[in-house]
Amino acid sequence: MSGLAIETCGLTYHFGNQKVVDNLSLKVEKGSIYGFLGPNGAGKTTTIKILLNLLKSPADSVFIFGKDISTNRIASLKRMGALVEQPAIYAHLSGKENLYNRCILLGTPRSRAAEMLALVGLTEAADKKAGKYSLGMKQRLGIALALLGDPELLLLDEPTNGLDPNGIIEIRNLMIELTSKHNKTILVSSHLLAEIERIATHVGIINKGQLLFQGTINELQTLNKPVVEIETDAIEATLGILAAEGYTPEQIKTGTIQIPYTSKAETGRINTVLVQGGNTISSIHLVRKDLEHLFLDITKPN
Ligand SMILES: Nc1ncnc2c1ncn2[C@@H]1O[C@H](COP(=O)(O)OP(=O)(O)OP(=O)(O)O)[C@@H](O)[C@H]1O
Repeated sequence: MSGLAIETCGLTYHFGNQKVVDNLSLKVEKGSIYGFLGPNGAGKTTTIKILLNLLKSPADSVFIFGKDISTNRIASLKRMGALVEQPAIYAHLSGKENLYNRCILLGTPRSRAAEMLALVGLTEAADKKAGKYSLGMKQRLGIALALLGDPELLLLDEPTNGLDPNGIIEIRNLMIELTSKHNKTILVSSHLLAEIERIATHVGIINKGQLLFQGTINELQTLNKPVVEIETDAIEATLGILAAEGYTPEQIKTGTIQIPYTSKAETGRINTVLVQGGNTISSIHLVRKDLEHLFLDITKPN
């Protein structure tokens, strides 16, 4: 990876009196899958619209591949493809016809339509009316439309929202293929930490318009250390054994203790020690923090 596909400096946006994006400085490396993570209403869609120059404020400072979008609007937009909210699809036209229409608008050869249908796995459904597509197929058609002009950078706003598990896996695999085989850079927004952790190389976490964390997936995982959760009625005895084993157990609620996770083998060993100590363990399992708890950790003063 070299250079930045997106850089913003102090991005700020208001809807009336509400500050929706607050001093946001994003850095998206070329070739990365940048997971743009935040709860509903955090300001993700608004930020993506600013990146696409669909919304503007006087404080905007957006660089696409190193060029200021305000002075290089057309050239910058040509290098970007986007899927924001619902894909703009004509329901009465087939998938292929939807792509042909866009080819005419872009002045792209029609042959590109078949290529894009193949890339997103819609070749067999090419002649079916897009209105009859499943939600996942519509999202994939939306991505095919965004890819028609061969942009280097894709902005995908919650592309897996509302999809069933299969649909989610298909979109996930498509994003991985687009970066690994087709050299795209992807910024993908989501409100689901687990979803982003599976595919992203880099992550930006936003809440109430502010960037709380930005870094590589490894840096996020260092922050988001998993724990082993143990459920037992014999709390005192279990705490005693774990402390004797060198752990710093934490009782998080009645009957539930957490210790830092190290490995599967170590979790098994702890289970054996506890059971051999005469304790009934009703559950022992790995737990990862959800977004809400991660926010608490990030914002907690050191
Ligand atoms: N056109 C608008 N007019 C007024 N307020 C708006 C408008 N669009 C968004 N907002 C408000 O701006 C805030 C951020 O919205 P935004 O859609 O950017 O968040 P988001 O992180 O994308 O959330 P979601 O996942 O729910 O789409 C919300 O409080 C929302 O109500």
